[in-house]
Amino acid sequence: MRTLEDIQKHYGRELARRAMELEAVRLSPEEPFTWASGYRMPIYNDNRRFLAEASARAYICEAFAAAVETLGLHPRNIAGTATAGIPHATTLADKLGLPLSYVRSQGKDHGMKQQIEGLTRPTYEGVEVLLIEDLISTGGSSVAAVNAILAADGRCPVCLAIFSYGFPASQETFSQIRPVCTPYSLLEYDTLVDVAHEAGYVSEDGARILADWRIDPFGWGERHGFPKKG
Ligand SMILES: O=P(O)(O)OC[C@H]1O[C@H](OP(=O)(O)OP(=O)(O)O)[C@H](O)[C@@H]1O
Ligand SMILES: O=C(O)c1cc(=O)[nH]c(=O)[nH]1
Repeated sequence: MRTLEDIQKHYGRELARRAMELEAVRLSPEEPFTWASGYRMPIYNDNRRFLAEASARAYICEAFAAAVETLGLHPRNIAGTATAGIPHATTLADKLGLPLSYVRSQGKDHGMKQQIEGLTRPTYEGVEVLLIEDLISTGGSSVAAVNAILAADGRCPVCLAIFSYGFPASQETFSQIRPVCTPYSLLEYDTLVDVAHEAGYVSEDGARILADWRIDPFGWGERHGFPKKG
């Protein structure tokens, strides 16, 4: 496949269909979910459900490998974000025959106090690292992981995710990283919602909630009496 758009068209829609089958996408406007960023949101995409099916894991691995080829990447280490990026980083590292590492949200406060696990030397020693994330919403978790990789002397030009909400806020967060790290995802929110509509997965009420939420996702909770936590 020649472009990332080709990959998203080929793999993204199928991943969205599988997410519906696995009931990975939930709406709960009455009792909103709390996201990693603390925002209360009416939607949650639980990509961890993909882990339940060997064929879904293999499909995601194939899609990531296709993205690596299309983007012309030559990573020497595959890093997963803890926790949900780790299984997919593992299958990809196995497929590519590369070392695997993973990045905790912060260093341990005991043991060897590591934030990055899986290195046999103190740093990445300047090699190209490909970061694998399961989901990007604000981008805060991925960017923290990229910064940890950079601090450990890794180069990290790309972060690949299964799913992204495509918020401008995440682009903004990523744009602050130097050297540049570009996020790409196999599936984006608009495709997920298109497929959900086609499959009759979203009720009329659900569609209204999603449309209202999409106008101002980070103000939605406050407007409905659910302020940000933390
Ligand atoms: O883009 P962000 O706003 O940072 O949100 C996305 C992050 O949130 C989820 O992780 P979570 O913190 O729930 O932990 P987990 O990976 O252990 O499930 C998800 O797996 C991403 O890492
Ligand atoms: O931002 C998050 O924490 C988040 C959102 C979402 O839809 N799914 C998820 O696993 N995390």
